[in-house]
Amino acid sequence: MFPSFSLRYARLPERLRAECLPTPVERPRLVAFNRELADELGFDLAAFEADEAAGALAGNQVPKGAEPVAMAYAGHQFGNFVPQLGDGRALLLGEVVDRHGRIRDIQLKGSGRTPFSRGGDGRAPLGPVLREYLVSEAMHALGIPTTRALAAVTTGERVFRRIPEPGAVLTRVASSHLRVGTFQYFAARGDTEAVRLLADEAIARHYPHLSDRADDGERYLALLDAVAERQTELVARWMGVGFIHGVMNTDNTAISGETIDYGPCAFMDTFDPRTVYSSIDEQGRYAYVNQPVVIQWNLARFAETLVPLIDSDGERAVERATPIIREVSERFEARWREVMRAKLGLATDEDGDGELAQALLDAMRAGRADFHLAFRYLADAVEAAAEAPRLKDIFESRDELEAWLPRWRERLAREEASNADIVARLNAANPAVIPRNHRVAEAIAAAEEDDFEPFEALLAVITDPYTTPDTEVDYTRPPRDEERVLRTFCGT
Ligand SMILES: Nc1ncnc2c1ncn2[C@@H]1O[C@H](COP(=O)(O)OP(=O)(O)OP(=O)(O)O)[C@@H](O)[C@H]1O
Ligand SMILES: [Mg+2]
Repeated sequence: MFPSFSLRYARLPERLRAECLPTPVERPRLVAFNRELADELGFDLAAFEADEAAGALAGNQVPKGAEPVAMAYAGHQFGNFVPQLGDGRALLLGEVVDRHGRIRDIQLKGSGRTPFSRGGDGRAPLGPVLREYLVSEAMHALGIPTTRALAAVTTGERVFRRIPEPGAVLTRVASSHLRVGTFQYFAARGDTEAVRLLADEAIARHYPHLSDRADDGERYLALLDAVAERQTELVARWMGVGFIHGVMNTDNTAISGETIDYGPCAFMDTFDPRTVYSSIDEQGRYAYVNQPVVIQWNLARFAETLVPLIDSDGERAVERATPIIREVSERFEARWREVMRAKLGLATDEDGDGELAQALLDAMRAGRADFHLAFRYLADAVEAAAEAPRLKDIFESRDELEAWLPRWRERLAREEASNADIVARLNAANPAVIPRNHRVAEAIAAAEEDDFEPFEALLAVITDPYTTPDTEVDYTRPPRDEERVLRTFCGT
């Protein structure tokens, strides 16, 4: 059933990883399987058999040709350096070449202890597995780079967190699992040769256009620049959909520029830039508004690992890398303005657009408006005479919105586009439905009682995010006060 594995990472020197077999589980049952993705990866779906797939995706049988490894990595967690993390509950089965010729990692998450497990049990509860499944697939449907979810299997075993919970294994697909933390692990040990191997692997897999730069220093500097570009764009796009990652540690920052590790993440409901969901982030380090600064900080940590590759003279290397890190804030601003222009229905570029977008966000904050509905319902207010009651109703106080609308319409007038075109642009840029935290929590609660119907129904609507769902359940509405999920438990 599985496509053939290429074992690139498993063939790298032993110190980059640990060979390790998954720990079998009692009663594997396939509860979600992404057929479309499986097909893209080259799975033989004609030979698909649910029980066999459940066994393989729970780790009870290692698929033919796979050589599972746990990857070594370190990381800054909430600003503190931890020299040894590594896949403590994940195993890379190997890489496959998909139908488009792209190399993709296939990894089990929650498949048992590894040499990097430290005190952990190597397992994952069903709730976090389903949250990662839903949110990563929604992210993909929104067109934002992300790891994907291929399958979820329940294990028939309990895992113990605050309370006993049903266990599960997620099969995750990534264009690679290289993280800033992977580089940090070897840099911290003074192992420049390993950092070079990783940098070469990152270039080969994610930035092949850089491989023909003859000068080593230039090439690794260009790698830093390319990662900075993708990560900056990624964060700008998160901001555009109101996404809060929740644990932007350097070990959760992917070199590919994909979103990775959906722990206590969520899409914001009421707009407040200080929003944070993680139960352990008491200082709000990873709040919505801090994400651009955090990514700059994480990229600076990445740059530090590359110093010996950039120039044998350390000071000169730092001098060469510093402008790239400094530029992250400007780059972010430029990407953010692009994202926001699209959300406002603007195809042309004017100097005041960033400020116009910020003024709407300020109005949303003052009016305690729902982030998603505020943008989605802008389409009602394009016409000068429009009453737009749906839009206005979601603002608790409207003065700032009322002042903003004429400014926006004036700007729209300079677009030289028909109102119908503007409305079409707005509806293509502002999703009708995202996986709201209370719906995710509801789907998880039902699944824990063995009812996967809410999970499936939610998955169906969030993977078609720009279409207003025609369902009995209203997936677009914000949570009622009693449904609001204020914090997501971070002890996955
Ligand atoms: N239950 C567990 N058993 C063993 N190790 C764990 C467990 N939970 C987390 N870890 C390890 O703790 C570190 C930080 O965890 P974090 O929550 O960022 O990652 P994760 O969600 O497990 O995985 P990923 O980043 O691959 O999505 C990682 O090295 C991770 O492997
Ligand atoms: Mg992680």
